[in-house]
Amino acid sequence: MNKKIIYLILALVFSFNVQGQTLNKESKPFIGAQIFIEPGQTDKQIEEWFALMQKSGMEVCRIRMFGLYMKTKDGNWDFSLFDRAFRLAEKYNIKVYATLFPETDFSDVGGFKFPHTNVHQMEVAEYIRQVVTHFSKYSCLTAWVLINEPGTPNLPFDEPFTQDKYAKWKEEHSFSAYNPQGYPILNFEKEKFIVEYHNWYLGWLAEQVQRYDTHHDLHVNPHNIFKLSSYYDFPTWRKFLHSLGGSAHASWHFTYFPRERYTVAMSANAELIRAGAGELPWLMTELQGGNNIYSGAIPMCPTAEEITQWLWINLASEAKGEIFWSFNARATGAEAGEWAMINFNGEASDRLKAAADVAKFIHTHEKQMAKIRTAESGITILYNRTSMWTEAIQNQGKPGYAGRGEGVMCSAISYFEVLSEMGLQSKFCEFGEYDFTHENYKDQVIILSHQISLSAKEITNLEQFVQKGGTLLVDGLTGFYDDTAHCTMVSGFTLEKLFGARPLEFKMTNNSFSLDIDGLSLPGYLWRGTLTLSNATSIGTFGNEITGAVNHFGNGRVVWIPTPLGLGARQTGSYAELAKWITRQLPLGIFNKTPYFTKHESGMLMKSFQIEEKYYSLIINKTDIERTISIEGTSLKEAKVWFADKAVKAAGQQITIAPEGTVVVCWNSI
Ligand SMILES: OC[C@H]1CN[C@@H](O)[C@@H](O)[C@@H]1O
Repeated sequence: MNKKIIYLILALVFSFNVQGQTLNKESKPFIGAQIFIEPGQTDKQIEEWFALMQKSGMEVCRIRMFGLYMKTKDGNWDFSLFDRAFRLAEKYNIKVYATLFPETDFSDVGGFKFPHTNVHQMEVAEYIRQVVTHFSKYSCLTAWVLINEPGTPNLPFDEPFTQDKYAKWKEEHSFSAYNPQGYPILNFEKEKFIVEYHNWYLGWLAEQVQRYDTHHDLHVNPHNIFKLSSYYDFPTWRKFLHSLGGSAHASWHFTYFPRERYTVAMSANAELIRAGAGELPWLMTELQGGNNIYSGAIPMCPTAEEITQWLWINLASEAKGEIFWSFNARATGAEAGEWAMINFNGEASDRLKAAADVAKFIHTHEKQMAKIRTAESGITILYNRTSMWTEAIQNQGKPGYAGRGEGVMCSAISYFEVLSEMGLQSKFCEFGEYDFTHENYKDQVIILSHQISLSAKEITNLEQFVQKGGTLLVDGLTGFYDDTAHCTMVSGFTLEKLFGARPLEFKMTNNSFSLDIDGLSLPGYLWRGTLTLSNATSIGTFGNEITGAVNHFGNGRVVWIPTPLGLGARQTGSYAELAKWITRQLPLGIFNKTPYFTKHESGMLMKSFQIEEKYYSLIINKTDIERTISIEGTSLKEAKVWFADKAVKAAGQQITIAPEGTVVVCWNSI
C-alpha cells in the first residue's frame, strides 16, 4: 500500500480521534469566570486573580483574545499579554475558554457580529490563523468561543459586505407575492436572511478554526434570548458546535421580568438553551457577576443569594458549566470598574464567596453532580419565530401595549412563570426544536400561548400530536395569521379541524378584564376572543357569546381560549386563578411523574431533577417571609436536605425555607 494511502488513512483516523469533544453530558459541572486581560495590568495582579480563582474552587476561566492587543507598532503579532495569562492559567490548573475577538474599536464592548468588508473577512481569517495556531498548543486551552454573543437584529445592511450577502441570498431564493388562493402575502425575506446569515458566519468561523485546530471544543454564547431567539437556528448550529452556551445577564437580558422573578428568567433562559443544545452539552457562558454603574439596561448588583439561586437553577437544568462575567473589572471607558466578583481591594466579594460555596458542594459531590438530568414533566411551552417576526412587523414598534410589542414571547414566559410557581418543570423551546416524530403523546402537553402565526406544516404537526394522545392548551390570538401574515379567518380558518371551532372576533377591550371559564374568573388582556363551535364543546361564555372550547381530536384534546390568559395573569401579577385552571387541564399522568407543589405558591420556584433513579427538587423562596410549602408527587415520601444556603426545615413532604433561601432536597421514595 503506497505511502499516500497510508497518510490519508492516518489523517482520517487522527482527525476523527482528535475531534472528540472535551465536554459531554457526563462531565462534572464547573464554575468559572472571565479573566479580563488588557494592557497595563501587572504580573502580580493577574497571578493574584488566578490564585484567588483557584482558592474559590473555580476550574475554568474565559479569556477574551483581543486582537487589538496582539499587534506591535510595525504590524507584527505579539501574543505576550495573553501568553502570560495562559501560563498563569496552567500554573493554577485553570482551564481556558478562549473567545475569538478580532481587532475592533476600543469602544466596541461586545464585538462586531459580521465582517464589514471582504478585506475585513480576510483579516478575520488571518487573525484566526495566528491566534489558533499559537494558543492551541497550551494544555489549559479547552474550547474556542467562535464569536462573543452572536445575534443582533440590527444587521449592518448599510455595509457592503452584508449588502452583498443579502443580494446574493435573494438571487438564490424566490418568493411569490401571492399565495395559492391569490391573496397578497408577506414573505419575511429579511428575517429569513438574518437567520441564515448567522448560520453562515458561525459555520465559517468554525471552519476557519478547524483548519488549524481540531482538538478543542467549539462553543458560542447567544445572548438576549427573550428578544433575539427568532434569529437563532440552534439545530443548525449543533452541526458545528461541541457545546451551546448563552449570556444571561440580569441587568441586560431580564427586562421582561421584575427582579423578584429573575430566578424564573434564569430558569427560562436555561431551558431555552438546554432545548437548543439538543444532544450537545450546554453551559451558561456568561452570568452577571458584579455591579453596574453606567452599564446594564436595568442596573443592579447581584446579591450573594441571587448568585446561589442562579447557579443552582442552571445546575438543575443540566448546565455543565457556569462562567461569570467577570472575575476582575475592565479598567477604562465602558464598564470600567464594573461587573467584577472581586472588590477594589482584590478580595472576594460576597458574590464570589457564594459561588465558592456552590463550587465546593460540586467538588464534594462530583459523581452525583455529573449525573443531573432535568426531570421532564411532559409539559412543553412552544414559541415560534414567525410569530415574533409577525408581531414586530404588525406592531411597527408602537409603544404602549406590552401585549402588542412583546406579547408573543411574554405570553410564553407567563406560562413558564405560573408552572414554576406550581412547582412543575416545563420545557421551553422554538417550535422547530420539538420532536413531533413520536408514536404516542399520552401525558404530553404543548402550551401555545398567543403564538399568533402558525404555518400549515406546524398545524399538521399539532394535529398529529393531538391525534396521538397529546393535550394542546391554546390561548390568545394563536393562529391569527399563517406564516405569511395572512389572516386565515378571512379565507378559511386552517385550525378549525383541530380546534373544533372557529373565531368570530377578537374585540379589543380595555387593558385587563375577567373571563368566566370553567367556573373560574380568569384574567384576560387586550382582546376578548369569541368563537363559534363545529365539533368542540363550550367551556365559557360572555353574555351569549362563547369564549372557550374543548375539542376531543383523535386520542387527544385541545383546550382553546381565544383570549390572552397568560398575559392577563401576568398583568395582574397573580397567577393563582390561572394555576387552578391549568391544573384542571393537565392529564393526570403529569402528576405521576415529577414533584409539584400541593397548591400554587406565589413567589416560589421549584425545578426537579434526577440523579440516576432518585428525584431531587430545587426550591427557591423569592418572597420576604419564611415559607412552608408542601410537595407532592408519586413515590415521594420524605425530603432530605442536600444543599441549603439558609435556615431550612424538612419534615416529610413539607419544606420551610427562609426568605431568598435556596434549598435542594433529595427524595426518599416509598
Ligand atoms: O455588559 C457586560 C458584558 C456582557 N457580555 C460580555 O460579552 C461583554 O461584552 C460585556 O462586557
